[in-house]
Amino acid sequence: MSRRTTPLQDAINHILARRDKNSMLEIKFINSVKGRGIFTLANFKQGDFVVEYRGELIDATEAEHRRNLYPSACSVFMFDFIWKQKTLCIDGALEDGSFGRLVNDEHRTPNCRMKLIEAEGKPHLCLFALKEIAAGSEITYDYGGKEWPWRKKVGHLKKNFPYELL
Ligand SMILES: C[S@@+](CC[C@H](N)C(=O)[O-])C[C@H]1O[C@@H](n2cnc3c(N)ncnc32)[C@H](O)[C@@H]1O
Repeated sequence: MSRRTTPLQDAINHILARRDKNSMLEIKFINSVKGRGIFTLANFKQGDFVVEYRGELIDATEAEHRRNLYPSACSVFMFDFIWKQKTLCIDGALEDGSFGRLVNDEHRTPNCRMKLIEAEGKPHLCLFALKEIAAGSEITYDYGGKEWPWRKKVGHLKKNFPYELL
């Protein structure tokens, strides 16, 4: 990003070019629970545009139809939002090599925030840095209020007791 380019303009430039920040981000496999995630290869400043959640823009009826067809591993890539009083959805289920669809959830200490941006008359979902993000960090954002299964605590082991009391 040149010094005169604002984060919003930077986002719009990447939206229009359908390009990710390939020299600043990479995909890494984390573990079998979380799967893959997106990690930084360079530092981001607070407010910087980081990545777009790319996919197919569809309306609520089509989203409902696809949710009934897709296995749950695919429907988790469908991002609903309201734009101009209409519920719309970005369907990111297609493995298209883009980075935004692989960003994981973190509701306590996310380092990015999702914002809706208009480009060429259409809405786009873009992540912006909430704080400075150092190279080597995982990019995260808060997926929202839904009861996501991975947020539930699965029981605690008491310190010094390497077993669970039943
Ligand atoms: C939009 S995808 C993100 C990319 C995904 N990690 C992958 O490898 O395809 C959302 C899925 O990632 C996983 N996920 C996201 N955030 C997570 C978290 N904080 N802890 C565990 N799994 C997470 C869940 O399996 C969720 O259904």
